[in-house]
Formats: sequence, C-alpha cells, structure tokens
Amino acid sequence: MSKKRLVLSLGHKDLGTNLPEQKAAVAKTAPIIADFVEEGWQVAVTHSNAPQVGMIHGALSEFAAHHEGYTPSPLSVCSAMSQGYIGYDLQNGLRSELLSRGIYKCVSTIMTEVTVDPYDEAFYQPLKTIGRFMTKEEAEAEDAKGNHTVEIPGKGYQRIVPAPNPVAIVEIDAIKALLDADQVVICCGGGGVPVLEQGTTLRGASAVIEKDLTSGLLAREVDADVLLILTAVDNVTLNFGTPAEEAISEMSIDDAKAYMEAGQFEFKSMLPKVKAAVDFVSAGKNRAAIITSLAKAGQALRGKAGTRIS
Ligand SMILES: Nc1ncnc2c1ncn2[C@@H]1O[C@H](COP(=O)(O)OP(=O)(O)O)[C@@H](O)[C@H]1O
Ligand SMILES: NC(=O)OP(=O)(O)O
Repeated sequence: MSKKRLVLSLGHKDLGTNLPEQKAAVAKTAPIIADFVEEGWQVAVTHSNAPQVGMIHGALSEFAAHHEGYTPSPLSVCSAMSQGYIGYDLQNGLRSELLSRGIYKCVSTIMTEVTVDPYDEAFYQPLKTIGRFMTKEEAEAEDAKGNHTVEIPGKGYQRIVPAPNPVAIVEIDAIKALLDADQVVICCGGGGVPVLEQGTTLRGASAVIEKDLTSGLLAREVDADVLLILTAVDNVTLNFGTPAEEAISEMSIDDAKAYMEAGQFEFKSMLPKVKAAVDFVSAGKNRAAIITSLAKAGQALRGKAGTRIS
C-alpha cells in the first residue's frame, strides 16, 4: 500500500524571527515532524521567511553602504539565502530527532524557485510586509532608498514588497523524486524564490511569494493527501478579534468560499491559508487541508482538533 503524503507549512511562530528564536523553535517543531514520519507519512516541509528575508536584505544593504565594491543584494538572492539557512537548521534538527529515535532517513533542503507572472497585478501594488518593525525615521530612510514601507498601527513601520501568485514550482521533479524515495524534503521555503522566465533563463523577481499559496500548489503537484498549515492559532475563527469570535472545526469548500467572499479572513494572514486549502482540496478527491497550531498538529491530523477543510 502506498504511503500517505503530507505537505506541512510552518508559520512564524514555529520558526521564530531571528537566529536564537529559530534554534528554539526548531527544537519544538522537529519532534512533531518526526512523529509524523514515525507514523508513516511521507513529509514535505515548507516554511515562512518574511522576517528572515527582510533581515538579510537589510543587513546586506547596510554592509554594502559601508564597504566599497559591495552592492546591495537583490531580494530574490536574499530569499535564496533565507531558504538555505532556515533549511539548514530544520534539516539538522529533524535529522537528529529521527536518529535519536533510531530512524535513519535522509532529510534535505531543495533550493526551490517558483515562477511568477511578470504582469501579475501584485507588482504594481506591494502589499507583503517583511523584516523587523522600524521607527518612523528608519522607515523614511528606507523610502529614500527607493524601498516601500507601511505603518502597522501600534507596532511601527515595516517594509512592503510585491507578493505575486506562484505559477509553477521549477524544481518539482526533484521534490517528487525525494518523496517517492520516502525521504523528507524541505522545499518551497518562503514561497520559493520568485523568478521570471525569460527564454531559457530564470531571472529573480523583486518580490516575496505568500508561502501558504505555494504550499497549496506544492500539495496539488505532489498529490498530497493532507495539507497541514501550522500557525499561531488552534483554529480559524469567524468574526476574528470581535466578541462574537467563533472557532471553526470543519468547513466545506462552499462554506470556505462563502466566508472568503464575506471578508471573514484577514487579507495578509488567514486569507492565503484558507485560499490555499480550498484550491488544494477542490483539485482532487479524498484530500483534506487543516489549519491549526503546532501543539494541536497531531490531534488535528487524527481529526480531533484544528480547522479541517474537506
Ligand atoms: N479568521 C481568523 N482566524 C484565526 N486567526 C486569524 C484570523 N484572521 C486573522 N488571524 C490571525 O492570523 C494569524 C496567523 O497568520 P500569520 O501571522 O500570517 O501566520 P503564519 O506566520 O503562521 O503564517 C493568527 O495568529 C491570527 O492572529
Ligand atoms: N513568504 C512568506 O509568506 O513568509 P511569511 O509566512 O513569513 O509571511
């Protein structure tokens, strides 16, 4: 009997926003992923990168400003760097967790590029926040460099960049080959490095793709049984942040579409997760998408927690 396939998307909370937080987060995340491997799932892991890509871009721009001969790095290169260092921590954390349980299984990170449409409207309207919160003065200095910032009420200012839709995962055959070989693969980090196809060349795009949308695309491409999106909350809720807030445990595709149309989900946070879930579940049979927290992940996979879209 063929094994069941899981695409697991890790959010900020289970990854951290800086190096020390990332180390601590991976120590909590790796045992849960190892549980799934031990239970017989074939696992592909994807992850966030907005804090990290902003940090890398800022650090390299700062370095270039003070050292002759260096130039700021394009956002696409910073995205690739974020995949590398997050993948490095995740693959080592998971490898040792599996080994400590007597399981030898290769865990590797695939540097993943994802094509985007050069005419995607998102390029004309940057909306994705990246990096740390800044003061007004720091934000003005960013704007003066040609970057864009936005005020996040109560938190400060953040850079914003375009978030085009993922079109195709360039390294999908490598990802499928590793899953077929029953190996754990970390891929499509930060939604994948956004690239534009120009003849036989792939050119990096100055953007950051929503990782949940790419996770949904990946889940469709590898014909996963379950797309599990781990985030900061146990359940998706209706009337989020109001006294009438209500946790959802099950949603049909039609329910989810109706809630999306009614504006129930925040554009920058919950909407891409629900959209990814709907697109994945509608594209095949006997599929489920689950949105929940790391703490509830195991129970959610057994149908006992989280928000399930099926
Ligand atoms: N309808 C909703 N139900 C639950 N959480 C919501 C909803 N709308 C917005 N949120 C917020 O979305 C957050 C998760 O999104 P985000 O921070 O972008 O996640 P991640 O980094 O995990 O991908 C939750 O912590 C919650 O504050
Ligand atoms: N690329 C991306 O969606 O990252 P975050 O989840 O950190 O916003």
